[in-house]
Amino acid sequence: MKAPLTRQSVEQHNTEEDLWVIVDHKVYDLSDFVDAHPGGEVVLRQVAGQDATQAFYNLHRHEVLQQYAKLCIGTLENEEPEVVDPQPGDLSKVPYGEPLWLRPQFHSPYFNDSHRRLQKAVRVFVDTYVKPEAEQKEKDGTFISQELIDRMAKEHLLAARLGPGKHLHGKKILGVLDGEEFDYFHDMIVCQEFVRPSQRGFQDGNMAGMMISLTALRQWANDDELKERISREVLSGQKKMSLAITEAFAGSDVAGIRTTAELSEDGQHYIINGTKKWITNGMFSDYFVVGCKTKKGFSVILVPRGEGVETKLIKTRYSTAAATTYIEFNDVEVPRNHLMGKEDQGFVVIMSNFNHERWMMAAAVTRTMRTVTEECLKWSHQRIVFGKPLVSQPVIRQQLARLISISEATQAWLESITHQMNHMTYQQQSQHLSGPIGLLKAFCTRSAHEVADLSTNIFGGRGLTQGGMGKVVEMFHRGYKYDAILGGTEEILMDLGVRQAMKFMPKAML
Ligand code: HEM
Repeated sequence: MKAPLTRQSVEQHNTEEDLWVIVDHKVYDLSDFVDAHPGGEVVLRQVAGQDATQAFYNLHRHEVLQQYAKLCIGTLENEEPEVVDPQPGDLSKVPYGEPLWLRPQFHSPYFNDSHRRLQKAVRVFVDTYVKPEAEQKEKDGTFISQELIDRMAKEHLLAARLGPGKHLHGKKILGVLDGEEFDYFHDMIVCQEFVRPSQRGFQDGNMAGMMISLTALRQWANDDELKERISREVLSGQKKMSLAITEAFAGSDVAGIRTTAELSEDGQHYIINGTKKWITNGMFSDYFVVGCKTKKGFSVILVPRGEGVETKLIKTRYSTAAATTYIEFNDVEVPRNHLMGKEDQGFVVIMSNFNHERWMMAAAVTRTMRTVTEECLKWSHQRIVFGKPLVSQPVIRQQLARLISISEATQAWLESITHQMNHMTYQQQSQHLSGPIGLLKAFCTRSAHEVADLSTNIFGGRGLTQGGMGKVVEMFHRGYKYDAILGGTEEILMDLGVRQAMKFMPKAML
């Protein structure tokens, strides 16, 4: 029988070949690990045979211990580990680490049992399958695996990510929710859970292109057979799809695009010529929903990958896992039934998509700001500076207060708008919500600017380091501008919000 582990017995293991330490009442045999320790050998020798809990948490994320669990040789006799060891699906125990509706002490008028069931199931799925792949792909820059796509398709998560609608009918999402029940709060939950791994490039690489292009096709395709076939192929994960509107010549100014679609002489085909830039998922897409200039205006056409379509990877600030693409269309022939909506009236096709896309982006960045806030709370609680936890400095508490307030305020506004979406027809949403959603997204990303700034100051050098303690903060600082630019820039959206309000101003002078 092995002798029990005690603090006295651990003390003996402090020689060149034999090095044990205690972290959170558990004993780690680091004898063979010292040479491989990323922080070096010296620091470990300094704490050989001792309780290194405080030193460890001052420098490492808890997940390091999970990764190196095999170094643990047991728990000290008559002692219990105190540190929370999060498991897949767990809710955060950090105050403000979860939105209010998920905190056991609080109440919300918006969420019922079906929302809680789905949240739990999606979190287990994301923690188990999405997070490990997201971390790997963000680093190596390769694209999402077919294995993960197949898994999401099987659980109807690809379909769920388009939002509520007929495409979900008859499907049981993750085995816990009938597609008919799926509302915009379920939609918000899926969106917010999927961004929790905080890997911004992979987040977009994970089918963001499909989310904004298949919705448009489903609403505007003129040919039902085409619509159903492509929906089947994409939602089963066999084919991939993206939205191709922006060009080097035109970003927010959609009217400036130069890609042309001309009818062939026999009137049976469109011939497409031009380029597209910043197309998310373009590298691995089989279909592109393309904005083109036609005779008297702007039209939207579905273009399959084929002869004359060429894609090149663009390197941007985040990982190439997003598959951001430059596309060239060179005399690409597409059957006429691939036109979406009416010819020359493509603006309405593009605009109709924007509300949902912008609302999703607001939901995503709101959730990520909360994760950053949680990281700052954890760090300032465990980091010792000038002999005291960082949080004992009043200036840090001021910064934390600001971060918490932003997380709570943006989530509350998001939920209030989501409630409107659940109770408005599509027409009412277009009329009354495009302004508020534009303002919400712009407010979230302006707030993100502040969150990136404050959190980096709290983390210091670690907030500038990829990997290690500050990795979430560093990634957020690198990635938050994507939310500010994609789907409509802050300036355009704030302007839209005020212009829409002006439409409803009473005529009388006030
Ligand atoms: C079970 C024991 C330990 C394991 C498995 C471990 C593992 C690691 C790993 C993976 C890193 C890379 C950075 C990161 O991912 O956070 C690291 C960095 C580091 N470790 Fe450890 N470590 C252990 C104990 C300790 C102890 C007890 C000390 C100090 C007394 C220490 C000091 C450091 C330092 C100074 C760094 C560099 C941190 C930085 O660059 O910010 N480690 N360690």
